[in-house]
Amino acid sequence: MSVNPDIQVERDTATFRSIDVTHMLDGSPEATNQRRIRQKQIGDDPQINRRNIIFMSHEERYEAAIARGLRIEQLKAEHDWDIMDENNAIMWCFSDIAMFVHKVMFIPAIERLGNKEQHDKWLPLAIDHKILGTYAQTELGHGTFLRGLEMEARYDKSTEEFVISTPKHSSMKWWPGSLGHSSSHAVLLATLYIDDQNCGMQPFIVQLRDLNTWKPLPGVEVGGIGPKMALATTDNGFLVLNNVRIPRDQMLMKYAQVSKDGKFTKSGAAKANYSTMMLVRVGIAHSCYFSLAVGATIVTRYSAVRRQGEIKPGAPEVKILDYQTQQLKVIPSIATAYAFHFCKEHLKWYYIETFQQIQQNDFSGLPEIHCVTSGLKAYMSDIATAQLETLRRACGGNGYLLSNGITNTYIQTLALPTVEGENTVLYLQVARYLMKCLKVAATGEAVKGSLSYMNEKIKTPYTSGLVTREDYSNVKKLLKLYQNMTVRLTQKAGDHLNKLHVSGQPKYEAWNNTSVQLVNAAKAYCQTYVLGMNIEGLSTQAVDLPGDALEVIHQLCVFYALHGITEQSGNFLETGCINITELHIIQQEAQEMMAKIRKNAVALVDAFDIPDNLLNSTLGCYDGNAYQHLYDSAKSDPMNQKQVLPAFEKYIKPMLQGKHTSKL
Ligand SMILES: CCCCCCCC/C=C\CCCCCCCC(=O)SCCNC(=O)CCNC(=O)[C@H](O)C(C)(C)COP(=O)(O)OP(=O)(O)OC[C@H]1O[C@@H](n2cnc3c(N)ncnc32)[C@H](O)[C@@H]1OP(=O)(O)O
Ligand SMILES: Cc1cc2nc3c(=O)[nH]c(=O)nc-3n(C[C@H](O)[C@H](O)[C@H](O)COP(=O)(O)OP(=O)(O)OC[C@H]3O[C@@H](n4cnc5c(N)ncnc54)[C@H](O)[C@@H]3O)c2cc1C
Repeated sequence: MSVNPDIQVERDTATFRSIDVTHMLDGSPEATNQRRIRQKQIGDDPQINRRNIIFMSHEERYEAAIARGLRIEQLKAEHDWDIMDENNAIMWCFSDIAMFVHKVMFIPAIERLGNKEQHDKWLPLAIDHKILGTYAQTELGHGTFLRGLEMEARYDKSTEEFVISTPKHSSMKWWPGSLGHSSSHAVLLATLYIDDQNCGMQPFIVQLRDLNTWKPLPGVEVGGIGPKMALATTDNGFLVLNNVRIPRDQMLMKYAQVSKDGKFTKSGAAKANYSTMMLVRVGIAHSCYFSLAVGATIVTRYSAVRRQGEIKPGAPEVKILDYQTQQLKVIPSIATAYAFHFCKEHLKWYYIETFQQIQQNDFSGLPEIHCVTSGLKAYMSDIATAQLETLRRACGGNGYLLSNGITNTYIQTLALPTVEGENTVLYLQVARYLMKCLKVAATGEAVKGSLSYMNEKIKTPYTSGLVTREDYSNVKKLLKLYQNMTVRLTQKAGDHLNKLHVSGQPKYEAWNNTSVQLVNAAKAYCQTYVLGMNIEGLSTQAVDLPGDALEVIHQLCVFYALHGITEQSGNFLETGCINITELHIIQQEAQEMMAKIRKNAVALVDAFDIPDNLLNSTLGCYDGNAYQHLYDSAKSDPMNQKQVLPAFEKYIKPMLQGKHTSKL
C-alpha cells in the first residue's frame, strides 16, 4: 500500500530528521538498532502480537496472555535478551500478560525483602517459573492505610510456625494481580503478632495452590474478583486464609526477624518493607511516557490525514491538524511525552543509585526518593490519563473504536492513578516532605536535593524577571517562575497549617483541613520537577543533536513550560509570580510556539519510532492509510464472517412476522 500523500508531505516539510531524535531517545544509533531488532522479534511473533485481541472473549484473551508470558521467556532464551530487553517486551504488552505481577512484584519483593538464605531458596524457583507468584497486600477493607491491614500472622513458638488467618470479611486480600487463577504462591503482607503484640506489617511467602493439580491447598479460598474496566488478563483476585500454617523461615527477614523463641528484631529503615512499591512507582512513571508516546503518535498521524471542513470558505477541506483547537489537543501531548522521556530517564538512574546505597545499608536518600517517586507516579499518571482522554476524543467517532489502538492504551492507563498508592494519598506524602523542608528553611539551614531552590528567599514585592520578549522563551527563567510558585504555595499551605494549629486545632485536624492546599503545593512541586528534568535533558541528552533537531526539541520544552503556566494560571497569578499582563504575553507566546511545532508534529511522533505491529492502531499506521485500515479491521470482525447471524432466525424474523408477542 502506498503512503498517504497527506502524511508524506508532513515528513517532507519537517525541518529536522526524525532519526536523529530517535537516536537521542534511545541513547545512541547502536541502541536504536538494538531496540529495533528486539521489537521486531516481539512484534513479528504471532503469539506476542496483539493484533486480534479486540475480537477475543475474556477466556481466550486470558489464555493468550499466559501463552504470551511464556513466549517472552522463550524469546529471552533464544535471543539472549538482557533484563532491559525483557522489561521493554513486558512494557509493550503488560496489560496482556497474565503473569505480569510475578515478574514486576513477586520476584522484586523477594529480592528486596528476603535474606540470603531466602534468596537462595526462592529466587531460582521463581526465576525458572517452577512457582508463580503474586504480591498480596491490599485487602477488602484497606489498600491505602497499610497500618490498618487486618490479615493476621500469629507466631506459634511451640511449632515455630506462623498461623495466618482472615478474621473478617474486610481482612481478605482483594485486588492482587494474578491471584485469581494464575499464582501458586504469594508474597503476602500481614500484620505480625507475637504473644498478642502487634509487630507491624511484615511479608510472608505463602503457597496457595498445589503445583500439580493447581487446586487451592487446605485452608485456602481463592478466586477472581470479577470483570474490570481493562487489564482483563491480569486476573485480580481475592484470598481467604483459614489458619494456614507456614514455617518460620517463610517470613521474609531482611529488615525484620523473628527468632525461634519468638523474639522480634528490626534492622534498616522504618519503611524498608515498602521498597517494592517504590520500584513499581518508577515503572509506572516509565509506562506513562510510553502510553503518551503511543497516544500522541496515533492521534497526530490521524489528524494529519483526516480532512474535514474548511478554514477558508470554499477552499478544499483541511487536515484537522490545521485547526488551532485540534493543535491544542495534540501538541501538548507531544511536548509532555518528550518531557516525560527526560524525566523517566533521570528517575531510572536516580532510583538505581539510591537503591545501591540502600543495599549498603545507607538509608539517608530514602525520604527524598520516596517523595520523588510518589510524586512523579501520581503526577505523571494524572497527566497521562487526562491527555489520553483528550487525544481519544480528538479522533471524533473513531476515537470510540477499540481498533484505534488508543482506547485500549487509555483504559489500561486509567489503572495507574489508583494502583501502587492512590494519587491523592501519594501527593500528601509529597506534602509531608515539603512541610519538613519548609521547617528546615525557616531555621536558616540549607535545604538539600530537589527542593534546594527553597533556600533562595523570595523577595516581596516580587518581579518575575520577564523583561524582554526573549525572556519568555528562556527556559531557565520560566523554570524560576515554577520554582517560586511552588515555594509560595508551600509557604501558603504551611501558614494555613500553623494558623489552624495556633487557633487550637490539633495538628492532625489542621493537616486534614489544609489538605487541599497541601495537594496543590505537591502537584506544583511535581510539575516543576518534570520541567527541571526536561531542561536538564536539553543540556545532557539532547546536546549532541544536529542544530535543526535541537532547535525543535528546545521549542517543545519552551512550549511545555509556557503551556503549563496557561493551564495553571490561577496558581501563578494568585502567588504573584506573574501579573496579568505577563500572563497575556505567555498565552500569546504559547500559541505562536504551538504553530511552529505543528509543522514538525508528524516528524516528532515518528521519532518515537513505534512500529506498526506494536502500535496496533488502525488510525495511526505509519503509512497514514487510516480509512483502508479501518475498513480492513471491520471486515475481519468475526461477526462479519457470516452474512446472517443466528439471532435473525431466533428473534428478528419472528418479530418481522408479527410473532414477537407470542412466547419465544
Ligand atoms: C521491572 C519491570 C518493569 C516492567 C514495566 C512495568 C510497567 C508498570 C506499569 C504498570 C503497573 C501496573 C501493575 C500494577 C500493580 C499494582 C500493584 C499494587 O497496587 S500493590 C499495592 C500498592 N499499595 C500501596 O501503594 C499502598 C499505598 N499506601 C502506602 O504506601 C502507605 O500506606 C503510605 C505511604 C500512604 C502511608 O504509610 P504509613 O501509614 O505506614 O506511614 P505514615 O505513618 O503515614 O508515615 C509516613 C512516613 O513513612 C515514610 N514512607 C512511606 N512510604 C515510604 C517508602 N516507600 N519509602 C520510604 N519512606 C516511606 C514517609 O516518608 C513518612 O516519613 P516521615 O514520618 O514523614 O518521616
Ligand atoms: C488494576 C489494579 C491492580 C491492582 N493490583 C494490586 C496488586 O497486585 N497487589 C495489591 O496488593 N493491590 C493491588 N491493587 C490495589 C491497589 O493498590 C489499591 O486499590 C490502591 O492502593 C488504592 O487503595 P484503596 O483501594 O484502598 O483506595 P482507598 O484508599 O479506599 O481510596 C478511596 C478514596 O479515599 C481517599 N483516601 C484514602 N485515604 C486517604 C487519606 N489518608 N487522605 C486523603 N484521602 C484518602 C483516596 O484519595 C480515594 O479518593 C490493584 C488495584 C487495581 C485497580
